[in-house]
Amino acid sequence: MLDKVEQVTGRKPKLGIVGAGNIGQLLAFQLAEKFDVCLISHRYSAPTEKQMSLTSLSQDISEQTFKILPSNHAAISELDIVLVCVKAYQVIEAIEPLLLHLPSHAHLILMHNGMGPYLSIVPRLKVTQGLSLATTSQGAYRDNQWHVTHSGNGLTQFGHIDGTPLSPQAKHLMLQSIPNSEWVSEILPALWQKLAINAVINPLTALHQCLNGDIALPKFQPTVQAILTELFDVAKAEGITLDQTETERRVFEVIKLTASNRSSMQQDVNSGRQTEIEYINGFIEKQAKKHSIDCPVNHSLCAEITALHQ
Ligand SMILES: NC(=O)C1=CN([C@@H]2O[C@H](COP(=O)(O)OP(=O)(O)OC[C@H]3O[C@@H](n4cnc5c(N)ncnc54)[C@H](OP(=O)(O)O)[C@@H]3O)[C@@H](O)[C@H]2O)C=CC1
Ligand SMILES: CC(C)(CO)C(=O)C(=O)O
Repeated sequence: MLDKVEQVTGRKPKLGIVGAGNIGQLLAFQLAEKFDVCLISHRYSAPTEKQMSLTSLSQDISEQTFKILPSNHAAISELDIVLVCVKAYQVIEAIEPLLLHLPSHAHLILMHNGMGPYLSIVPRLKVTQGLSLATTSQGAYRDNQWHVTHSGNGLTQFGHIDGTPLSPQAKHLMLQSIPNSEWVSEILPALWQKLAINAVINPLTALHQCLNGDIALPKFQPTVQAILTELFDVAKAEGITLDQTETERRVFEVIKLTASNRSSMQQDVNSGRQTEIEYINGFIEKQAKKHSIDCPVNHSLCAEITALHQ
């Protein structure tokens, strides 16, 4: 469908980014050359425009003005692609007001840490719409609302999950726009691998108030192994084929590559914000229950982080 749109009209595909936060603003800059990009925010009741700036990895600063639409605006019905860049616990509420207005050819892409929200979106899609999932290890932060700094160039992976697949043309434009990105034939194993990384690093760094690199210390190894063993058992029961050696290697690689970072969960805990624990260790626990598998370590990490927030 998108192929036809472009061939017939010669126009750029219209892409709405839900969530004008760190990742949403970074991707707006990356995608703006190939797509007609707008941001969708729940903070506005009328369309507006904002001048935003980006400090790139090479420290260059660029500026661009982006349209921001309220979540229920009529122009949503013209979007070809909707890229959702909110926290896992915000996904459902963020998509809800759009679902009624999206055109029948619209393709949704969810990009967040943790897993789970897609399961309740799949049944709500119109038959001709499509859903892809994505995970990014790019880094981005803001020191003010409309200035984003690109802090890391990690891998971004996309993959189809349900409904009509994204057209080859749109995929191509997406991969051309986002550095170090790929479209994988099976996205769920890639998401479970990222889940393993976050399930190990995020709660331990938040509870022990340490840097990501400290998780390689010997004192953490029994817990790291227990988190991973439980995750591998649950993934297997879910029919997900994970290369366990490679997943463990990747967890320790990320610990090393991000050694001096404070994880997003530690930052959330320290700022009194809600964390994504329910969609990380909590997701493992929830899936384990479905298969009557015990996962005491993921359960207690989830309970401890939740108690900190409460
Ligand atoms: N930042 C990073 O470097 C990385 C982040 N990630 C993951 O990416 C995801 C997004 O993270 P990040 O960009 O940092 O988070 P942010 O909190 O910076 O961005 C989320 C944005 O979504 C907005 N939002 C919340 N609810 C709604 C809604 N109902 N409708 C529209 N917009 C809404 C928020 O607005 P408001 O705050 O005004 O409510 C905020 O601007 C998370 O899952 C994170 O774990 C993954 C890798 C790296
Ligand atoms: C990869 C990692 C652990 C980097 O800090 C992350 O995704 C996070 O902090 O949420």
